[in-house]
Amino acid sequence: MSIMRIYLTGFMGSGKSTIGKLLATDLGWPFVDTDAWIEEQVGMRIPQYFAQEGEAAFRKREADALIATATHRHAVVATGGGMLVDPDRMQHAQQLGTVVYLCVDAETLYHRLAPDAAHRPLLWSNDGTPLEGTALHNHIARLLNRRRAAYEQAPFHVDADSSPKAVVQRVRRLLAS
Ligand SMILES: Nc1ncnc2c1ncn2[C@@H]1O[C@H](COP(=O)(O)OP(=O)(O)O)[C@@H](O)[C@H]1O
Ligand SMILES: O=C(O)C1=C[C@@H](OP(=O)(O)O)[C@@H](O)[C@H](O)C1
Ligand SMILES: [Mg+2]
Repeated sequence: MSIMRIYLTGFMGSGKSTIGKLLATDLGWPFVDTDAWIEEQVGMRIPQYFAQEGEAAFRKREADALIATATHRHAVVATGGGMLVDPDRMQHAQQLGTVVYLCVDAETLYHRLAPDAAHRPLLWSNDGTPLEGTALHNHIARLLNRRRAAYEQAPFHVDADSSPKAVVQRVRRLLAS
């Protein structure tokens, strides 16, 4: 069979890791979460790596993670929410496979991310504490506005504001059409 790799992109909380895992199981393909791959490589959780090495070092690791996905002929890849914001990374992912943008609005993202902001260093204030409430909501809305045009470069867009099962079906239908 020919090469087939699916790359999920979208904002933090859009469901890339959740949907990616379900989709891979459905298809019987390997699942790669680039955040988990990086954590294994560096032997640290992402917040710790950001604190010790900084964001620029993390972005270099993401470029390595993307290259490493090419070892799979078939795979579902959940990227980190910042990886394909970089136009070179987006272009590279499109050379390696099919990129799907999981679209979710800021309001839903806020509700999904509020319990889990501690694991996402880009959702922290300058003093290193996770943002909460209105400050978190406004931060998500601003960052999404800055990134949206980059995500929209993906050739496939899927509304990801319904149950995980329904989103997986939507991705499958889209790719089959
Ligand atoms: N379609 C969905 N409906 C409801 N909750 C979801 C959905 N997709 C993801 N979630 C929840 O949102 C949170 C973030 O999901 P995750 O898969 O980690 O997103 P990402 O990898 O894009 O940051 C998790 O708590 C997850 O259970
Ligand atoms: O959007 C981003 O820049 C990031 C998203 C995170 O992944 P998820 O999108 O899976 O949360 C993780 O890669 C890191 O915290 C940075
Ligand atoms: Mg994820």
